[in-house]
Amino acid sequence: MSADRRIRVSEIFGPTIQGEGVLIGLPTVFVRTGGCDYRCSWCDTLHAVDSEYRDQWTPMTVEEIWAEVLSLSGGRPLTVSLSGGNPAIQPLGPLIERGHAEGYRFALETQGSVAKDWFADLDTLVLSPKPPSSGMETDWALFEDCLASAAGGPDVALKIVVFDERDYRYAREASARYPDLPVYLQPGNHTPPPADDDDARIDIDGIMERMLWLVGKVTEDRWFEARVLPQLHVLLWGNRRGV
Ligand SMILES: C[S@@+](CC[C@H](N)C(=O)[O-])C[C@H]1O[C@@H](n2cnc3c(N)ncnc32)[C@H](O)[C@@H]1O
Ligand SMILES: Nc1nc2[nH]cc(C(=O)O)c2c(=O)[nH]1
Ligand code: SF4
Ligand SMILES: [Mg+2]
Repeated sequence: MSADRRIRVSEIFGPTIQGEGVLIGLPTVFVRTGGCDYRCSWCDTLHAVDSEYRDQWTPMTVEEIWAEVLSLSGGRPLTVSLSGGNPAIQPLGPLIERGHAEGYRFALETQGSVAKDWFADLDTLVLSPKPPSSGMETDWALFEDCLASAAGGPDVALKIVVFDERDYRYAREASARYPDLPVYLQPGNHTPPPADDDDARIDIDGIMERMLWLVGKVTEDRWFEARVLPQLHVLLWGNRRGV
């Protein structure tokens, strides 16, 4: 396989439970790719984003990744979650095809800045546009391209991280643009891990406070379509990597 067909992998781990959004609680193997076109101020996965960590990312063939997924899952089909970094910048189509042939399912998490035609082959697409507190600006035309690429294929859901009032307003506006998409609100973790450290310490009380505030906002506004969920893996394991 030529080098450009290889997939840049930061880590493969599991099975664990999906900690976020529409598939929360579901046993999952994660394939985390390296590299991202965004730099969110509060990113909890900088080791898969910052090119300073590039030497920890391994270019792998589909067969190499697949052998690892098979070994972790004991050959029993489950959901593989493709995350990153931005997994949309990697050539993941052939991996999805490989796994589907053996009955595995694929979910992908992306910010919605890069569209690929293989989005249509996914089982679940989680689009996570970034609110103002991230420091990023959403290009809604590119976001629309992602939706168009997925048309007729996967279940699609919105998952929006909320730190403050402005983020909440952004989430309402984003959801109003796409009233047919289920929307998940996730309280921000304001103590994300340092990129080069596996320090799992975390301010759970602060996260719970933000979560209660968010529940209050949604119910006061009678926004009855929204679902508010914590990052379950963060509640269970703090900032630990590989869970
Ligand atoms: C690390 S990102 C990787 C996938 C893709 N780049 C994205 O942002 O959707 C996975 C999810 O974690 C969320 N996330 C990142 N940092 C977070 C933080 N500090 N608190 C809560 N959620 C966070 C992102 O918004 C995204 O929904
Ligand atoms: N258990 C678990 N659930 C997750 N959901 C999204 C994750 C991510 O970092 O993309 C993640 C993760 O790293 N672990
Ligand atoms: S888009 Fe995702 S991976 Fe990239 S910096 Fe933002 S949260 Fe991190
Ligand atoms: Mg994470």
